[in-house]
Amino acid sequence: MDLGIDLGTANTVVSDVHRGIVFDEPTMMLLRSGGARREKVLAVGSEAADLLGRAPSRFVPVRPLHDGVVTDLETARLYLRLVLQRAGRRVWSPVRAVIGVPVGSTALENRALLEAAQEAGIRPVTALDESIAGAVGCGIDPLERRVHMVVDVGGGTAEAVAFCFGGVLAHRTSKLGGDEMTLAVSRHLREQHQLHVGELEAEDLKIRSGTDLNGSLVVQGRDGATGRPRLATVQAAEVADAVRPITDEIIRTLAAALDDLPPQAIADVLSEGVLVFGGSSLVPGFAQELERSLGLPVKLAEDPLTCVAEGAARALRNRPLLAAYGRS
Ligand SMILES: Nc1ncnc2c1ncn2[C@@H]1O[C@H](COP(=O)(O)OP(=O)(O)OP(=O)(O)O)[C@@H](O)[C@H]1O
Repeated sequence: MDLGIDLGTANTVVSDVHRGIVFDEPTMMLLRSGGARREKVLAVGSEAADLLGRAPSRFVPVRPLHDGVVTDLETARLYLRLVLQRAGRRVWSPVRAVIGVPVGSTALENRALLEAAQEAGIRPVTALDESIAGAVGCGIDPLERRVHMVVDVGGGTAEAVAFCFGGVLAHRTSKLGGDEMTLAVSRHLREQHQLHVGELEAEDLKIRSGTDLNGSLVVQGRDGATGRPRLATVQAAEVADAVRPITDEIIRTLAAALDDLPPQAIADVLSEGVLVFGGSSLVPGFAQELERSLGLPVKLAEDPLTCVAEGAARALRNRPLLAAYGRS
């Protein structure tokens, strides 16, 4: 199997060179505390996310990545093995892959990810900046003699990267992403509506609020005073206001990448536009605010949630690209 893997903080997407997207689910496992390692896994991906907040307390939800990087080798290895199985890997069949990594990740963090992947049976495996992979997935050639700039806003991190002719010219990373936006929505409900909601409800409300900005939405949670289940009606505009400080902060951090670019590079980006992807780029008004702040045209990727995995799969067949940008 030849795979492109976007192992994100929030979602894992796997693209097979021949079959297209073969796995696209939350980056999550549900483990049973104690017991042998194999018996420990109760669910992975969407099944684990569905059980979040429902499973008995001896089942522990585990997110294998934090801020886009591996923090525990054993968990990452176990998770990758399960993902490969779900992606249709037959026992002992060889797997080659390119895996996306944040541009701001350290050599040690990349080493951890590559080791976990090798121990999960992926050989050879190459790490590639998610921004470069996403650009390739959107049809950009990062080896061109033109400067391109992309912005990737995910669950755990956001980054802006400018690159040209095989090298990165400038980048900025924000440790804020969709997860903090979801937390801001929970906080707003608790403080303004005295309603406690789970992570999934808060995320669902955040996403639903984007479909009708003038509408009102019903959300279910626990009353802050009595602890009893209760419904509340929330205006979409309130949700947008709760999320805005996070998006403003992300944009402020990422816009600083422009300070490192020479004038000719800015001219290239001005004519091409800044490409934006990642799930949190779908927050209503994000692209417009980014455009205003950068003073450059911004275009949203056609497949903002899957272009990194698709680009990573394409990169697998592009030796010059991996030689220039790959991190083995
Ligand atoms: N329509 C939407 N509106 C707002 N947010 C959205 C929407 N769809 C997805 N998201 C958010 O996008 C985030 C996930 O995006 P993505 O899958 O690109 O991140 P990731 O690659 O897992 O994370 P990272 O790149 O930080 O490691 C989640 O926080 C999710 O709530």
